[in-house]
Amino acid sequence: MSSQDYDCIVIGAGVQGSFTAYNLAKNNKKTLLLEQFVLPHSRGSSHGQTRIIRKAYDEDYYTHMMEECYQLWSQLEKEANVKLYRRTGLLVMGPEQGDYQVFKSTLERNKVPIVILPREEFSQHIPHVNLSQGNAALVDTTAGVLYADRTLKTVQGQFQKLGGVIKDGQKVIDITPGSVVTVTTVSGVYRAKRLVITAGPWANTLLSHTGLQLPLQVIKINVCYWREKIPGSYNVQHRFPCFIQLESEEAKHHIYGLPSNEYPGLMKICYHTGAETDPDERDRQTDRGDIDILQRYITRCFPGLVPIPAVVESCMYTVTPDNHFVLDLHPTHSNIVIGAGFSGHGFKFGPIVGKLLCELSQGEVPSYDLSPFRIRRFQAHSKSAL
Ligand SMILES: Cc1cc2nc3c(=O)[nH]c(=O)nc-3n(C[C@H](O)[C@H](O)[C@H](O)COP(=O)(O)OP(=O)(O)OC[C@H]3O[C@@H](n4cnc5c(N)ncnc54)[C@H](O)[C@@H]3O)c2cc1C
Ligand SMILES: O=C(O)[C@@H]1CCCCN1
Repeated sequence: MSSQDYDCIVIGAGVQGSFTAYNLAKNNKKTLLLEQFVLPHSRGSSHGQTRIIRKAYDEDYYTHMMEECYQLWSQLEKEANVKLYRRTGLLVMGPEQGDYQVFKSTLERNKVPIVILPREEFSQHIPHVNLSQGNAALVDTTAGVLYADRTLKTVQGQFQKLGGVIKDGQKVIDITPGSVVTVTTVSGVYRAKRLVITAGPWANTLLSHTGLQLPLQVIKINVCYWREKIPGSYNVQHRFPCFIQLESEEAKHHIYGLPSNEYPGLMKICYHTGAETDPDERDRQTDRGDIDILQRYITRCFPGLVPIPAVVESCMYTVTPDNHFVLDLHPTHSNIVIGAGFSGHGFKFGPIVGKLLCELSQGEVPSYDLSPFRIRRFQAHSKSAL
């Protein structure tokens, strides 16, 4: 084995690649984590200060995975002596008869502690918010905020402490599959027995070197922050929760928000979709249709916010047709593992995705049933659509 050889190479140091590399190093695998940009960076999907963590989901399998995932987040906090999670609760609001009932049943079935907020008591619990006509509301009390940038710094730091190697500013430009995979970057050539591709919005660019393309759509999200009219009204210190407003007539996708925290006096509220973009041309995508929807919603439901965004940042989603992740082996090269298509909700799963991709790369039986995340679901889908 030459010094350039590794047990495993992971391409992409976003949240998923960083947790995967960390798990591999914990399992004593000689691991190289390659990143195209100089770290830390804000050009992918994992940057920014905060993300929501919650057990409130439509599907039982996500709620199940979150049970263990909360423990893994807490283990990492202890191991690195750093605070990554702050409990705030998650307010779920939605038309009484729609998806809201599915969320509620999943939470109840899985015995997640929730509080139902009857309309007449709503404003007493959640001041400064108007519950839309015909909407119901509950709080997933286990939910909260994850500190995103701090997470990446922590996981990458722990990986290095375990002997892992990070090479940033090294864009991968070629992959040659084989029993030993060769990975060529702008400044080096590396070999490994196994490869994990966690390249976020660039997944298909990298997969093209392996003869595979996935049905992924890259979407630019305008990350909007809105100013409090009275400072503190929606502040994390005043126990204001995260929220999700489920689809309604007015907005065909979720609207979600996090209490003011990172920028004093500004609350983050975004629309759960945006316009398609080339990940390398993100800044040329200037569609603001989502901001119009948010302005109307904020005027009506968050009267304590100025309905003009004070700060607009950007981030990208990589979306699959069914919004479920891709966690699988490459269909023709079994020593290549793929983690992709996190569809705008993957951050909270970082610790468990890292564990699963590590298991897959080592040929172990994964800890969870991965059938919802298999690549072959897309083939079945396109066949049945014919
Ligand atoms: C606005 C916004 C809000 C979100 N809110 C939430 C939330 O509240 N809760 C939640 O759980 N999730 C949330 N998400 C989703 C979550 O952030 C993503 O699912 C997650 O960050 C995806 O991580 P990733 O590692 O797959 O991708 P990325 O973070 O994009 O990482 C991929 C990495 O691969 C690198 N790379 C690509 N190509 C190459 C190459 N050729 N050579 C070397 N390196 C390469 C990239 O530079 C990048 O660093 C949100 C996402 C956005 C954008
Ligand atoms: O993953 C999450 O929890 C959030 C919720 C709403 C949509 C964006 N992502």
